Amino acid sequence: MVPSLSASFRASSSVPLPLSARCCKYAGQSVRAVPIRILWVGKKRSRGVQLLFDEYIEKLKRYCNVEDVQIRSNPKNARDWRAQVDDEDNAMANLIRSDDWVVVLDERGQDIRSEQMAELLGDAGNTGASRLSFCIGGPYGHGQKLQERANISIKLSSMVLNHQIALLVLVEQLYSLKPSNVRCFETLFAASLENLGPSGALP
Ligand SMILES: C[S@@+](CC[C@H](N)C(=O)[O-])C[C@H]1O[C@@H](n2cnc3c(N)ncnc32)[C@H](O)[C@@H]1O
Repeated sequence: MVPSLSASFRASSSVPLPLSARCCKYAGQSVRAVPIRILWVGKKRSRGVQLLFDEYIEKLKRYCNVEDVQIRSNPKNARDWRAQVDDEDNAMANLIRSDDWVVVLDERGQDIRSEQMAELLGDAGNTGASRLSFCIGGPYGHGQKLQERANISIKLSSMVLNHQIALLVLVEQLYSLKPSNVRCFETLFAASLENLGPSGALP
């Protein structure tokens, strides 16, 4: 089992930080880019979503290995939604190894900034995890097994997103952070940080 996250990582806040505080702890350091898997519960993706997803994955693959794992929604055609959640939960949990670093995406999860997402990528590489598995649930969300197994649960927004949109937001963030290159976080984000006011808020 991989260890849990550092205390500093847990101290997430939605209050904008001053520019000086907006940095990633791996700035200037090399980090090991662990292979990324995206576990996604759903049926067929819309053509537009698949096109955009493929575009990001192609670019992301220059920086790390990425695997797209689709889990069929309601695999046993359960009539009751709780049974559906359990079936999807079991299917996803069966694909997780003990040395995976598991990131569950959930609108009730921790509110993290991009800097912390970069740190998450670096932490996973430094804790001996062999893979980084991002898990996106089905129409009724994640079941108990996944929630208990998660190394961290993060939100992408305070609003509930359609799972296809959550998938796109995730791959866009991963590509922006370029996992093998998180040490360059400040450079990557320099342009967007320059657009922020001194308090870190948009002018
Ligand atoms: C339609 S949502 C499921 C919502 C469901 N009501 C629940 O209780 O989780 C499908 C999946 O998309 C992902 N998702 C949706 N909104 C999200 C958000 N704001 N942040 C992170 N993940 C989100 C989650 O993985 C979720 O399980």
